[in-house]
Amino acid sequence: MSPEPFLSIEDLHVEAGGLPRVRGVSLAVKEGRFHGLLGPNGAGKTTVLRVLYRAARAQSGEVRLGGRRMADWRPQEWAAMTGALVQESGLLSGLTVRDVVEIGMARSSLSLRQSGARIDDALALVGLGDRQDQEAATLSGGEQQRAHMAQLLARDPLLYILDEPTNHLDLHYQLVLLDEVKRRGRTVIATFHDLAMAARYCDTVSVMSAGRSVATGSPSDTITQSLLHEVYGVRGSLDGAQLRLDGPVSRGSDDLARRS
Ligand SMILES: Nc1ncnc2c1ncn2[C@@H]1O[C@H](COP(=O)(O)OP(=O)(O)OP(=O)(O)O)[C@@H](O)[C@H]1O
Repeated sequence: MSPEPFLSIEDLHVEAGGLPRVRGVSLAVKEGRFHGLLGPNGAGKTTVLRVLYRAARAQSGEVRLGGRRMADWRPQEWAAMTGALVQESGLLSGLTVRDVVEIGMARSSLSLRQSGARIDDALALVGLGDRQDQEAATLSGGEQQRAHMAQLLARDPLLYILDEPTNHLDLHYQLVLLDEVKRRGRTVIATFHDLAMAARYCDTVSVMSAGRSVATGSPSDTITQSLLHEVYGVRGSLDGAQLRLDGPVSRGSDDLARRS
């Protein structure tokens, strides 16, 4: 029998701005697996992640971590087990790069020396070791993303919640950082727009469209030509981690043809 999933979401419904944004999403991620949450703009991916990092409340449904309902974990326990890389990163003004990473270690039970070593390693990994005293707000967008990633890697939570982890990153750091997350062997749920990157890193994916999960499985079984056509509105195919894009599906071309 396969072990119980480490993270499970069952029939999740979330409203935001007075409208349903997530409509009955279910998914399960086994311990140590990397799960991708895919789908076009506005599909509801970030809203699902916001529930996981407690920035949004679900109207109904169940989230479990380690088999235990989210509501049954104390918020401090939940916060200790999970770590999120979010699009709405907090204000950095007045913080150095090292402060940003250190903040993540505030509740750590490690000794000062151990946590200092973790911070050093994480800063070196993201290539900011020699800029740790710089004011974080003066970093470029990609460098800020790397500083936030260093915070997460220094903490190394049991569940990584990553919203567009490759955002702003150059190709080198996309690979360095996601290789490192993968190497850690933690459980990961991450949103991606880059389907080739999703195919490279994800063991399983869920594809969302208009608030619903419309397909789930391995990247190669899920990201099919018809899914690219129907959900993403593009003609193309995925072969391994190679995405071939032939062009957009013309929307409303019938209307245009009829009018001309
Ligand atoms: N607080 C809110 N008020 C109004 N609308 C909201 C709110 N939060 C989310 N939405 C809407 O819900 C929909 C889903 O948003 P969400 O950010 O989850 O999408 P997404 O799949 O992550 O999209 P993207 O790929 O563009 O980041 C969007 O249309 C968004 O505008």
